[in-house]
Amino acid sequence: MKKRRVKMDLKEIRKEIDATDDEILRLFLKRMDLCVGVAKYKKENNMQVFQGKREQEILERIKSESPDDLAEGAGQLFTCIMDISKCLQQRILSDAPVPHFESPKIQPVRIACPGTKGSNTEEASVKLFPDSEIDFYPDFSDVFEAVENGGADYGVLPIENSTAGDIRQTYDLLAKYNFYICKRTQIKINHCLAAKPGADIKTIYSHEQALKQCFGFLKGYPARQVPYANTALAAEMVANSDDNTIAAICSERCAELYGLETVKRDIADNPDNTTRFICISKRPEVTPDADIISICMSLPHTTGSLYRMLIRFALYGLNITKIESAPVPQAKQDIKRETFDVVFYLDFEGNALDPEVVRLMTILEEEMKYFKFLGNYKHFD
Ligand SMILES: C=C(O[C@@H]1C=C(C(=O)O)C=C[C@H]1O)C(=O)O
Repeated sequence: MKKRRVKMDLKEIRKEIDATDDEILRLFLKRMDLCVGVAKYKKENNMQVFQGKREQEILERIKSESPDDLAEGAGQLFTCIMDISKCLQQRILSDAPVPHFESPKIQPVRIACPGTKGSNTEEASVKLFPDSEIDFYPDFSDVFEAVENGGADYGVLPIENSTAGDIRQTYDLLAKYNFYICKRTQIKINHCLAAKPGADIKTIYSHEQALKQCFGFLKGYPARQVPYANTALAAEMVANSDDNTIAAICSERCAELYGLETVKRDIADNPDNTTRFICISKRPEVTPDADIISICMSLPHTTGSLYRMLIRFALYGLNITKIESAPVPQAKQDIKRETFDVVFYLDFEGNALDPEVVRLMTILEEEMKYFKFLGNYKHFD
């Protein structure tokens, strides 16, 4: 008998919840209608959608009028309502001019590549630009310099590895030079330990990423590890040296190229060890079939700022495929270190010529202290 009464009570309460929801929905729609009016005013008066001061006032009032245990929740609810409202307003305001991007240069082009012949980046460059001329440069920053001063049309560099994560130097240089990503590919990296025949290995040279990717193997190997600029340069150095105690970690193709012997093959911890490579250009180049967008931004150190940024993507129906945070590179002087010490790197699916994407990026640009479009490109398998 008692059980039945509780059931009835719940039914009653839920009925009232439904009626309340109907009312909330009616008021929500009414509020959005009012926001459409605000958007029309802003369009006529050339105002931007985001008005931080007004939002702050609304949130303070809402929180002060809520009981303590619900103040934060009420604040979040109204933050979300205002985000939806801005998304709606942006659609009304933007005739936002769809940005103009340059078209890709006609092949054959000159490619700048770090390291030397036999590197993994060379392999990626050939995959991205089959008929082009490849010039090698000692360092990642030399590749950027070559593109900057017109010595090369594009540069190719590693950006991300499935074992070791992001290659920070590439991201930092992208920011420093204000360059863009215009193509991407990936290749499976098969590391091997390579040395001259009969070597008594005491020291192993390789790029620090390669050393990281072979951590498990190296832990059990009694040799000193020395970071080197590039895997292929390390192999070349070992091949040209008279020292019989040194070895390199590089690809088997590279070992063969420099006449080294494969002491041990497949030494990467992850058998599917894969590295992604990007093509960088001075100007953004976007083709209609480009479907990955990379951006970076910094968020204020306030509760919920990451959540607020992410909800924008959901509201615009855009799928985030990667999010990473990293310390602010020294090179970005436009970020105040005291307040903004972390940058978020995001990839999402979309084309920068799509008006919805333009709207999302406009609102992020308005609201974030720092925002940069890093490129819109296609991945080549
Ligand atoms: C509605 C406006 O536009 C934006 C959305 C707000 C809201 O939904 O209340 C508040 C401030 C603006 O960021 C406005 O400017 O009043």
